[in-house]
Amino acid sequence: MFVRRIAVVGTGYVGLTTGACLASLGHRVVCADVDEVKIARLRAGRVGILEPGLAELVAEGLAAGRLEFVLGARNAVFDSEVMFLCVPTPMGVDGAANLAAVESVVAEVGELLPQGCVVVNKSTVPVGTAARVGSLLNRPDVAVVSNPEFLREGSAVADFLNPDRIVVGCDAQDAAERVAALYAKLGAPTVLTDAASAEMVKYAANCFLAMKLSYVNAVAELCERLGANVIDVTEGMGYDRRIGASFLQPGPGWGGSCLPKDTHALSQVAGSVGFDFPLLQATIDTNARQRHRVVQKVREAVGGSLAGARVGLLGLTFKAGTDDLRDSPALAVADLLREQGARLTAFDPGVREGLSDVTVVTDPYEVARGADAIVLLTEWPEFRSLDWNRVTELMAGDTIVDTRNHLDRDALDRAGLCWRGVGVSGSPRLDAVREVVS
Ligand SMILES: NC(=O)c1ccc[n+]([C@@H]2O[C@H](COP(=O)([O-])OP(=O)(O)OC[C@H]3O[C@@H](n4cnc5c(N)ncnc54)[C@H](O)[C@@H]3O)[C@@H](O)[C@H]2O)c1
Ligand SMILES: O=c1ccn([C@@H]2O[C@H](COP(=O)(O)OP(=O)(O)O[C@H]3O[C@H](CO)[C@@H](O)[C@H](O)[C@H]3O)[C@@H](O)[C@H]2O)c(=O)[nH]1
Repeated sequence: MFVRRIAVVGTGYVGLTTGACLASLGHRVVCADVDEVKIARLRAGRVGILEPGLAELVAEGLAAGRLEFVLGARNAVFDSEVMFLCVPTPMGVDGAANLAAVESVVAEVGELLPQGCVVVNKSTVPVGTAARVGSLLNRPDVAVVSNPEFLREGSAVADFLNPDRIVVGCDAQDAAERVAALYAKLGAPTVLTDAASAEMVKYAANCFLAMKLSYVNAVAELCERLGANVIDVTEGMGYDRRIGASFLQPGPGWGGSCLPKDTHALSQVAGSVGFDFPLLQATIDTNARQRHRVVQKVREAVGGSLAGARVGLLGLTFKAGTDDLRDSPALAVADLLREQGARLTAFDPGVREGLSDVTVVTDPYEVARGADAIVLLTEWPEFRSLDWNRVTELMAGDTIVDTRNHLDRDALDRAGLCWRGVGVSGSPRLDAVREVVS
C-alpha cells in the first residue's frame, strides 16, 4: 500500500534517512526542517552528513519527484496522511529527555493536520510521550503512533532498508496497521504493540547495548589485572549464540548522540516512578570511568606526567564511519588530557574542521611529528595501514595507546613501537598456537 503523501519533520540522521528511504520505497515524501541552510542544501541535492548511500537516494527521490524539502513543519503537513516526527530529544539538565522540539512541532501543526492524519513519533522519547502528544494535539481524529528507529550512524540507509525489526505501537489498531504497511516491502519482523511498550522497546534496547559494552569494558580491565587476553576472551564468549559476537569490542567507552542520553533518560524515568535501577547506574558509571583509564595509560606512556607532553590523537568521532562528534569519547579523553597539560594534535578522516584546543590536521603523519605518545581513539580502517616506520621516525616517544585493539601489534613491534592495547597487557602471545589450531 502506498501513501499519497508523507511529511517528515526534522532532516537530521533519522529524518533524512527516513524521508529518502520511504521515497525509495515508492512513497511521496515532503521533508521539513527549521534550518534554512540545510533545506537549501538538500533542495540542491547536497547531503551535509557522512552516510553511505544517502546522497544517492536523495538525488533519486528529487529526480523522481517523490522527495521534496520545505522550510518549517507547517509547510509539509498540508495534505499529508502521515507525519513523522524526527526532531532531536537531547539530554536535559536533569538527564531527562528534552521534549521541547517535539512539543513545538505539535503546537505548530496541530490545527493544520488533515482530517484522519496519523502522527508517527520516530524520535526517542520517554514512555507516555505518545499519550502526551495526543492530549496536546487534542484531535480525536488524529492517532499518535510510536515507531522507534534503530538505525546506526554510518550505516543508516542499510539499517533502515534491512531492519532487524519494525516496532509500531498505538492504542488504535488501525493506525498501527497503517504505519506498519508503509514498511511492508522490507519484509521485516514487525512488533505491533501499544504505544507505551513501543516507546519502552527503544530505551530497553539501547540501554541493554550500553550495558553489554560497559560489561565488556569492565571484563577488559579485569583481564589486564589477571593477565588474560580480552581479545580471546570475547571471541570465546561471542560464539555462544545467547551472547552473540557483536557489541563485545572494548574501547574508550561508548558514546554518540544516543546511548549516553538514552541511558540517562531511562535512569531519570525509572527514578521518577521510584524504581531503583542499580544495573543501569553501574552501566553509566563504568562508562564514565573508562575515559580516565585511557588517560592513565597515556600518562604512563609519556613517563608519568602529561604536563607539556605532546600527544597525537588518531580519531575524534564516536566511532568509525561517521562524521558525528556528539558525545564522542575521543573528545572527552582529549578534554582530560588537555586539562592535565598535554598539547594535542588530532587526525580524523571524517573531521576537517578545527576544534578549539585541539589542532586538527589533514595528514595522519602530522599527528606523529614530535609526539611523546599517540592514542588511537576511533577504529577507522585506514589507521591499520599507516607506515609505522615513518611514524617511528617522526615521533619523539615510542608508545601507541590503542584504545580499540585495532592495530596490528606485530607491525608496530617491527617498527620498534610499543603497542598498549585494552585488556591484553601481560597476556602471553598465542598467535603461534592459533595458527596451529586453524
Ligand atoms: N542519530 C541516530 O543514530 C538515531 C537513531 C535512532 C533514533 N534517533 C533519535 O531520533 C531523533 C533525531 O535524532 P537525529 O540524530 O536525527 O537528530 P539531528 O540533530 O541529526 O536532526 C534533527 C533535525 O531536526 C531539526 N529540527 C529541530 N527542531 C525542529 C522543528 N521544530 N521543526 C523542524 N525541524 C526541526 C533540526 O534542525 C535537525 O536538522 C532523536 O530523538 C534521536 O534520539 C537517533
Ligand atoms: O563493540 C562495540 C560496539 C560499539 N562500541 C561503541 O558504542 C558506541 C555506540 O555505537 P553504535 O551503537 O554503533 O552507534 P549509534 O549509531 O549511536 O547507534 C546506537 O544508537 C542509535 C540511536 O538510538 C540506535 O538506533 C542504534 O540501534 C544503536 O546501536 C560508539 O561509541 C562505539 O564506538 C564499542 O565500543 N564496542
